Amino acid sequence: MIEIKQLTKSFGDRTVLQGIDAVFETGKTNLIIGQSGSGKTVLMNDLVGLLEPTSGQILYDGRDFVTMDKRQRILLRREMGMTFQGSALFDSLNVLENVRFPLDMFSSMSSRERDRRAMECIERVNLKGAETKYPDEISGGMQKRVAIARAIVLNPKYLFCDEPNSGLDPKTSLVIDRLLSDITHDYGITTIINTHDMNSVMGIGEKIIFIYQGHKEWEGTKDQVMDAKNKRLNDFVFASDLFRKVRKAELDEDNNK
Ligand SMILES: Nc1ncnc2c1ncn2[C@@H]1O[C@H](COP(=O)(O)OP(=O)(O)OP(=O)(O)O)[C@@H](O)[C@H]1O
Repeated sequence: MIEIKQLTKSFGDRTVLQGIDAVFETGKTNLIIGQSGSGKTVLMNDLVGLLEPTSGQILYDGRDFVTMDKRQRILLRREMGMTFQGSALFDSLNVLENVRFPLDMFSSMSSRERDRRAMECIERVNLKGAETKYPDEISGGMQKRVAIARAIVLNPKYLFCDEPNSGLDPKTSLVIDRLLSDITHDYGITTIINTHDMNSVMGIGEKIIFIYQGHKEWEGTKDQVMDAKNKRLNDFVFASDLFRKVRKAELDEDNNK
C-alpha cells in the first residue's frame, strides 16, 4: 500500500498539487484521472522520486520516502517499476536486451539467468518470438508490452504507468489494460496508472482518484463513477461523447421500465 498525506508540490510561487491525501491499495489497479494539466504526472513523479514534494508524506507500506536518506531511497526504488508516456525503449537494443537492461544494471545474476528471467517476462506479456526484433520493427502496442515486461523484470512491489494507452487504438488499449490488470493481480503489485482514457477507467479502475486543478476532487471505484454526484467528475467523464451516449441510453432504458 502506498499512502500519501497532505502532499503539496509548488514550482516557485505556483502550487500544482494542493494537500492531497490518498491511499493506493496493494494488489489493485489504482487509477489517477483528471484533465490535461491537472497534476497527474507531477503527482506520479513525486511518488517515484523524480520530483521532490514541497511538503507532505509518501508512505510505502509505512516507510516515508520523503524523509529517507539517499541509500534507503535507492533500495526502495529497486522495489518500483515504471513505464513512461511513450514506451521509452532503447532503439539500439533488441526486445530481449531492452527487457534485460534493469537486470544488467542492478542484479548479480549470471548472464544466462538474466536471459532466462527476461524471457520469462517477455512470455508473460505474450511477446515470445519477438525477442530479437528492434523497437522500430514492432507495433506501438508491442512496444508498450516490452515496456511493461521491462518494468516487471525486477519483480517490483510497486508499478507506475504514466498514460500506458497513449497513442494506441481502442482495441490495443484494452489488451494493455487487461495485461496490467492481470499482472497486478497475479503478482500482488500496488499498481498506479495515470490516464484520461474512460475505457480504462470503466475497465480496470478498482480504485480511482480524480484530480482537479491539483487537489483530490473525488475518489471511488469504477462501479461508482457513472452515478457519482460530483459535477466536476461528471463533466470530465461525460466530456467523452461515447460515455454521454451510453449514459443517455441507460437513463432512457430506466425511464421506459
Ligand atoms: N517542472 C515544472 N515547472 C513548472 N510547472 C510545471 C512543471 N512540471 C509541471 N508543471 C505544471 O504543472 C501542471 C500539471 O502538469 P502535469 O504534467 O502533472 O499535468 P497532467 O495532469 O499530467 O497533464 P497531461 O494529462 O496532459 O499529461 C501543469 O500546469 C504544468 O505546466
